[in-house]
Amino acid sequence: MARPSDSAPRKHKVTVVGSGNWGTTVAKLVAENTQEHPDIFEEDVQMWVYEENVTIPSDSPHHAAAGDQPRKLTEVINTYHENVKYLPKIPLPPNVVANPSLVDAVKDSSILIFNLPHEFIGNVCKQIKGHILPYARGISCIKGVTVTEDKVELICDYIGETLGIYCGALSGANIANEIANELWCETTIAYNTPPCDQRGKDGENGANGDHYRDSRGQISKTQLTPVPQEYPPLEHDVLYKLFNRPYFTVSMVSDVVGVSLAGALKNIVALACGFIEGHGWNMTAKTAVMRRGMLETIQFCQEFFPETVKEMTFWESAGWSDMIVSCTSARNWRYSKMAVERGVSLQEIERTELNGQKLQGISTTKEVMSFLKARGVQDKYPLFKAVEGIVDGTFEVKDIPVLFRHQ
Ligand SMILES: NC(=O)c1ccc[n+]([C@@H]2O[C@H](COP(=O)([O-])OP(=O)(O)OC[C@H]3O[C@@H](n4cnc5c(N)ncnc54)[C@H](O)[C@@H]3O)[C@@H](O)[C@H]2O)c1
Ligand SMILES: O=P(O)(O)OC[C@H](O)CO
Repeated sequence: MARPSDSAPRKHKVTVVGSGNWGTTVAKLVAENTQEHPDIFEEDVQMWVYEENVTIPSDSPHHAAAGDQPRKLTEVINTYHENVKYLPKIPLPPNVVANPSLVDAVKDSSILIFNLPHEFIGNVCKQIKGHILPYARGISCIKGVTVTEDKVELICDYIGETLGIYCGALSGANIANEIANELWCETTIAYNTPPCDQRGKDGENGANGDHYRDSRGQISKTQLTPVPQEYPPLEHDVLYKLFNRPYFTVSMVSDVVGVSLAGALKNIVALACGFIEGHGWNMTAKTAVMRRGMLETIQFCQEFFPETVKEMTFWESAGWSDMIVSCTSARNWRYSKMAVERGVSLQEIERTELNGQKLQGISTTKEVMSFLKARGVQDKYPLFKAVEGIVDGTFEVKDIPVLFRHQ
């Protein structure tokens, strides 16, 4: 029976945790949508910024007013509505509010979008634990995994378990600068609405109560607090309205494992493709590496998450499309190619060429390989193993074709 509501309807407040190249782009598109759906979302979108001092570049139209003095990045974003360091030359909607306080940025938000390099997520979760709404829900746009001892964990599961909330994943063939310039692309969002958030036909929350099935298909230890009735139901339709733009086509699915792991592991393959091209081989060699990389990706998903991964996910934007774009035009590919061409390490290139941006492939390779070694199965993943060897200087790019020889 319908439960009479004793309080006024509420709107979802949205926070983007992170403000790099992709974090700022997602804040922009989400803020456009909160303006378009004022019945569902509060208009202002909080964006947590890891504070730093920046000097406005001399070719920026804001340089004349701001001068050469270093200024806080949050002040610059809120004054000029531009992230001059991580997403220069892209005007942001004025309802993107840069906030240097992590705890204040997430306060009272029912939707938390995590979007920062994966190596920082542990520290971020530690800081916000206990400071978020108990019924907040998350979407992780982070491409990576967390590895502890011999356990590999999806970032969205790590966030969910650490904060006691449910968290889905967004991943796709998405180059931030293209989307910021409103060049069309697709993306994939994986979200399994927890039973306690599913509204029955009579408007009540679903009856299944507190727990939900995690990405391994097991009943989670996390006791969820349901999203209160006063909010619009936090299901696929609302998430679609939050992320879909005319230039950003969203496909909603339920395979959180496939979406998350394809997004993480393709960064290892992108490094391999950059090495290949830096060495002087071209597209035909890269497609061989992409094919092998996708096989190892699917094998990894099926070996460690057999209960829930769906092979169809690899035909979504988060699957093959992301593999192709990452191996032909994204940062991990571009800068690993540069490292081979210049004969310097990838870490050195990250330090000198990326102006604070991160190559997720370096840490993902190390983490995935340490997990595979702990299990003693590293030889079943020859391409991933070779990439680790190249990063460490123990394997040569010229020997990659040996991996493809049939015995
Ligand atoms: N850039 C893209 O085109 C793109 C597209 C899709 C997905 N992604 C994924 O999005 C995620 C975020 O990447 P990005 O491109 O927005 O970041 P980025 O590499 O552009 O920027 C690095 C960010 O890390 C922040 N940072 C530095 N030190 C920090 C610390 N100690 N603690 C917290 N934050 C710190 C910086 O302030 C900056 O915001 C990554 O997992 C990436 O793989 C990126
Ligand atoms: O620039 P990269 O290598 O971090 O990749 C960006 C996106 O993940 C491509 O889909």
